Amino acid sequence: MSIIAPELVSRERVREAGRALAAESARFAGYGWMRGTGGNLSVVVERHPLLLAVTASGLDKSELTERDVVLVGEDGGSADPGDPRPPSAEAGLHAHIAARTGAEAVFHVHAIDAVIAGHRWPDGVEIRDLEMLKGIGHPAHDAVVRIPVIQNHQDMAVEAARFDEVYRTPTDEVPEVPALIVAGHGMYAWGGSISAARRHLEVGEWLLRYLVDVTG
Ligand SMILES: CSC[C@@H](O)[C@@H](O)C(=O)COP(=O)(O)O
Ligand SMILES: [Zn+2]
Repeated sequence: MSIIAPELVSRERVREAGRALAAESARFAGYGWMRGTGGNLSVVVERHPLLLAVTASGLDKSELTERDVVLVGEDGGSADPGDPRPPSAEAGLHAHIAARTGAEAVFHVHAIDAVIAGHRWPDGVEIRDLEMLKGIGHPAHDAVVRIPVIQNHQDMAVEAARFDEVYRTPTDEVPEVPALIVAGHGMYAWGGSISAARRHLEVGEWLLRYLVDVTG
């Protein structure tokens, strides 16, 4: 379990995060990306120490309310002793991605195209010459963008280590790829705000859907 630190963030801040994530969740569920309780969303509410509001585990993601988030620390464990609900089983990877990339929001969905793409290209999905690449911060032409694929694991510490093996820190020349496929499972996308994470998720899924369809 994480260090207990609910006094570092107000209840209203957590409630506000819950409201925002419930709205995003309803949107993605409407796309069919969060069926059968699949998927989870988080937003950073404090950076030092790292605290995230993450969706509670096992809920139908199409009908979340502002109360359906749990405060977690950098290891993904609950940071609020007053809240008996378990955080998302995948909160540990959310926290790791937020810490490693500096993202303010991390979104995970079970979009079927991501699963098919991970199966078809287990060494990473290469994309080029598409206007929509600009939506994840890359030029439309003259570059190959690779969305990395890691193997699925139930232990988030293992998945975090696998993330570190494939994540490339952005440079002045090469922008970040703000998305990840977990084979046989789904995808993650993140960004510097909720709207950026949403854009990266929606554009990333569009790119994967295009590739899956055009090569199918
Ligand atoms: C069909 S739900 C599968 C879960 O194990 C998991 O992958 C998931 O995305 C949702 O888990 P949760 O703990 O509700 O956040
Ligand atoms: Zn999942």
